[in-house]
Amino acid sequence: MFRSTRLSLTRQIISQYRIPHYIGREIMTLAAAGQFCSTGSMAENLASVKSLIQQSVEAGAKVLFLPEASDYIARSPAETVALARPIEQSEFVIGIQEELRNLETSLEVSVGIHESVENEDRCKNVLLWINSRGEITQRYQKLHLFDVNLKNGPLLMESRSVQPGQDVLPPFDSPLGKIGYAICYDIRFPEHALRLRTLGADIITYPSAFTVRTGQAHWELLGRARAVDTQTYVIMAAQVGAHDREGMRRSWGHAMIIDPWGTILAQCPDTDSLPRICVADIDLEVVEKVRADMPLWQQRRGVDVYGYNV
Ligand SMILES: O=C(O)CNC(=O)[C@H](CS)NC(=O)CCC(=O)C(=O)O
Repeated sequence: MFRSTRLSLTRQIISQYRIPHYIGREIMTLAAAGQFCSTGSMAENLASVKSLIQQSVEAGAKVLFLPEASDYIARSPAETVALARPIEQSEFVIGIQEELRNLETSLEVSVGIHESVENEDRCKNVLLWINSRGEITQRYQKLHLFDVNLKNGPLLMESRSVQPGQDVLPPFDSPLGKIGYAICYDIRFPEHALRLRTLGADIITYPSAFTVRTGQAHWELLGRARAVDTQTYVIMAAQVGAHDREGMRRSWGHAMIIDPWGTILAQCPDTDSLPRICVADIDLEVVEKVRADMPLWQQRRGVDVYGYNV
């Protein structure tokens, strides 16, 4: 197990070295994007996440990015709300916090979960940052909700179980660089990504549970487009496979890490639903170089043309 993780990591690193700007870089700062299949059981999902934490430590990653709704994926809006807990009482979150505290090396985790609200009939879809001491230091609430009804499916009405957020979370420091937070369907709203870049993001992350139908058509396209629009790294952790025994709900997978030029640096296969990571080096000199060569933020038009600045 350990050996094969190492081998595939070596292969990924070699393929990065074919890209000219990586040549000569010796100290790497690895990010891991996680992929697994959440079920309705928080205990099961915590076990999957512990495996991803272990894999990230073995790979030497500084940060592990986990998907949207890592705590559970339920079968109905009612069940989604019923399973939600206040963050401090979530066994799932507490389990991750304990795991990080007990590691010998330092790993930080970004994780998407549900959060209940007292006396409300809808929960929140949130993304947490948990540092290596197990402390929650950042929290973002999903702004755009997936209310979509496509002919031939899927039909999902996220706003039946979830309240939308109202604010952009300003990008924050991490061992990889400044991180901008967004969740899944937010990826379809480029103004959010542009705003995160204006506020200083080097990296934007989109933890997701993309549907198979829309993922096939748009997942890679949207990720690469946001990376190219914003000249940031884009890290997309992903749910994969069938979330219930009947296969009523399936996710697209293809967790990936994209560089600021739009190149896919690493990607998980969708051949099974096993907990997996893919890793890539986050090099802030690449961010600087791509922006210096093509200074989009000095060339942007704003309030004069569009009525607002991003
Ligand atoms: O339901 C939960 O518990 C977790 N949340 C999700 O899975 C959300 C809302 S249903 N999924 C998406 O946003 C998919 C977006 C997508 O597939 C697209 O933009 O094409």
